Amino acid sequence: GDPSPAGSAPTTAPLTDTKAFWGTPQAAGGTCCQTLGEVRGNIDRIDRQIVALIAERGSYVREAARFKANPAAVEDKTRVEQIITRLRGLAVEDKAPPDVVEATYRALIAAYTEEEKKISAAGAKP
Ligand SMILES: C=C(O[C@@H]1C=C(C(=O)O)C=C[C@H]1O)C(=O)O
Repeated sequence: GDPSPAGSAPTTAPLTDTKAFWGTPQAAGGTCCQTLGEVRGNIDRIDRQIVALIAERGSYVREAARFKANPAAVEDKTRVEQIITRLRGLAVEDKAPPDVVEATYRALIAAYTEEEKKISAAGAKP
């Protein structure tokens, strides 16, 4: 019968199995990738690592709360600017876009700092 009736999956190859339209592999030292599926598998692998690292970083931010006298002492703008300056330099070294790294970290740090303030409020009892 009709291999692709209306409302069913197409019989054309999924996007993930298609070959590149142009160019040669540029990732992993020129060894990847041959398919969009391979590209996405690697992105998913890296994202898993990033989430684990965000979680681990958070564990230390929460730890920092124990060294602050009260919630008002949690935010340290000087330290934040030091972090951003260092990370922009690392981004240049690694050929990552510095503005993306900065925006990502400003969002992360803002959220972490709010969490740390809550932990400080709960933990710093007289
Ligand atoms: C973790 C700390 O507390 C806050 C959170 C920071 C962060 O997420 O890196 C940096 C400075 C502070 O605003 C710290 O003081 O080191």
